[in-house]
Amino acid sequence: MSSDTPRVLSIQSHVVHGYVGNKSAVFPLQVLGFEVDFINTVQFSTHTAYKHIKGQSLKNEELDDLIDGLTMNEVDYYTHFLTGYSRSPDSLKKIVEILKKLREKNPNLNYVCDPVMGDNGKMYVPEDILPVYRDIVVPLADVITPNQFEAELITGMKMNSLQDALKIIEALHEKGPKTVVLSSTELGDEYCMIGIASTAGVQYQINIPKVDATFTGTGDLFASLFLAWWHKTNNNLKLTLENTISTLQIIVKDTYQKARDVQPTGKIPPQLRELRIIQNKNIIENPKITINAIELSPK
Ligand SMILES: Nc1ncnc2c1ncn2[C@@H]1O[C@H](COP(=O)(O)OP(=O)(O)O)[C@@H](O)[C@H]1O
Ligand SMILES: Cc1ncc(COP(=O)(O)O)c(C=O)c1O
Ligand SMILES: [Mg+2]
Ligand code: NA
Repeated sequence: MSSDTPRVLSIQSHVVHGYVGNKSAVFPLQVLGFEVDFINTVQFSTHTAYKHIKGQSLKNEELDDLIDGLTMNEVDYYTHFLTGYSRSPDSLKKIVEILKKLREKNPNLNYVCDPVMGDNGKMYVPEDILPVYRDIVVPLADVITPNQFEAELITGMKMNSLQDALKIIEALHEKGPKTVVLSSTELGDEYCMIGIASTAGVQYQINIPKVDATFTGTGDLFASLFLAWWHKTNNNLKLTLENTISTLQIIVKDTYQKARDVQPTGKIPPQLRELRIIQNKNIIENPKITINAIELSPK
């Protein structure tokens, strides 16, 4: 059942209102020409930065059922597999089972794993998820997209300099993934954060201008854009990083500016920080590269 159109299975959260998880990832992937099958691990009214969290979680048996249906109907051929936010070790282990099944169908399946665990020194999933990512999931991934904190958790190493970052990246490669992307680090200054991507012995750094707000769903958007451009550029790491970050910059800046039009000062509430993904469809399809990645000189 293979064809020219790449096919992704994305297992992530769904929110009724707003943009995280599949709501953040599916539209960009579709716009960029991917067939996207998606399973919603939760259905919440909103993401968790809002005051009230209401909704349902998919049970592991229910996830099994959905996969069984795909298998029985022979529509379980995928070129890509994408996973994000998971809330229990059991659900992560289920993802591993699914990954193994998908790889039986397509040994060349590309698995992009965003090991979502936390940010800025704080874990926002139960701590017993860490050993499952570290010892079971990450070793099976082709591409991982941790932020600094997640990369530190997985390796047990601290990142205080670019040199530390490169050592951590090396340690992550040793676990299995051929491509390691640090979606953001605090190695920059007050104006920029630094992203680093590494594959086949080559590393690129990209300086990401900071926007003065906290966004939710940007990590999910990052992973989906990276997956898409990695495929579309035939694994050109520089172009993939540039397209991914240039798109994110436009969306994040536009979201911030529109929020500031409504509320000129003070902390922006979550409903005004929802990513303007739909409004930037043309940018997603056709990003203008505004930020260049720089190759890091070999050690
Ligand atoms: N405050 C911000 N200013 C500018 N860009 C941001 C900001 N927050 C997120 N981004 C963009 O989103 C991407 C992913 O964010 P990151 O925080 O690394 O994801 P996560 O922590 O959810 O994995 C970054 O690479 C950056 O391009
Ligand atoms: C339900 C849900 N899924 C996913 C995320 C992940 O968002 P991000 O892309 O910012 O890591 C969040 C964050 O709050 C969430 O509430
Ligand atoms: Mg973050
Ligand atoms: Na990330």
